[in-house]
Amino acid sequence: MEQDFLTIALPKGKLLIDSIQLLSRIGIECSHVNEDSRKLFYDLPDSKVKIIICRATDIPTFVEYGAADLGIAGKDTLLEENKDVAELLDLRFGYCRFVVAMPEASVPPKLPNGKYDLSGLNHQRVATKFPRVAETFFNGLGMQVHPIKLHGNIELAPCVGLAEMIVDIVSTGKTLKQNHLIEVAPILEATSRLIANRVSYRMKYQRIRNLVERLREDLQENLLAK
Ligand SMILES: Nc1ncnc2c1ncn2[C@@H]1O[C@H](COP(=O)(O)OP(=O)(O)OP(=O)(O)O)[C@@H](O)[C@H]1O
Ligand SMILES: O=P(O)(O)OC[C@H]1O[C@H](OP(=O)(O)OP(=O)(O)O)[C@H](O)[C@@H]1O
Repeated sequence: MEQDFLTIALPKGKLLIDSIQLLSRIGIECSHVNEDSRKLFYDLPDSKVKIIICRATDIPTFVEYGAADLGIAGKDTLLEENKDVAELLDLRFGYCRFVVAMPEASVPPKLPNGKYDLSGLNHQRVATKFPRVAETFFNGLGMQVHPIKLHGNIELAPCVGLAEMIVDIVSTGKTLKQNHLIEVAPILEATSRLIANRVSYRMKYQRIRNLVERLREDLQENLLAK
């Protein structure tokens, strides 16, 4: 890590465009950063910033080890990866919800309070990209489940008998609907966060605080404009 440069890790995928737009708005002009090119790092000498492009789930690792001073990652990824990084700011974009979902044909009965009775799911298999999030949720209910880690198309698992349920992200709800799955419990809501390497945060404190303040002001202005 060069002393007077900040290295910022951006996630390719769903969070990239918002990340680029946010940084460009606060004067770190990076609108030419493009995940379709195979270029994975960009020098921005005018801003004294280097941008690196990583897989969304790898961002906390790059930041924990100091390969990047700062990074942008979903709260879901931070909870799942559980890396030792400092979470500095809620950037508010990339909103999504985590839920437990099951096939229509096997949804549990409802309790008098209107919630689904999850007790029958004890010791069942749950397909997910997020085994830690899933286990933490069920352990919090005094239950144990068997997570089966998948890397995509999670909704397929209960349809083909790989698992009784899934824990996954829902955004529009279209994927659940198309695969005849019903949400039986909400787990958490997530947005993207700015994270920092703990050593960088101490060594480059003023520079990072200045950037955080500019981001905070921009987010506030955007909120007021809505
Ligand atoms: N509908 C959605 N589906 C998935 N992620 C979403 C959605 N809406 C917002 N997000 C956020 O975007 C982040 C990145 O998602 P994306 O699909 O780009 O990468 P990924 O597929 O999770 O990562 P990887 O490519 O490493 O597996 C998620 O961690 C989450 O915080
Ligand atoms: O509620 P919806 O708007 O339908 O979005 C939810 C879907 O989006 C995500 O998948 P993604 O697109 O990341 O693909 P993946 O299955 O390969 O992870 C998530 O895992 C759901 O499958």
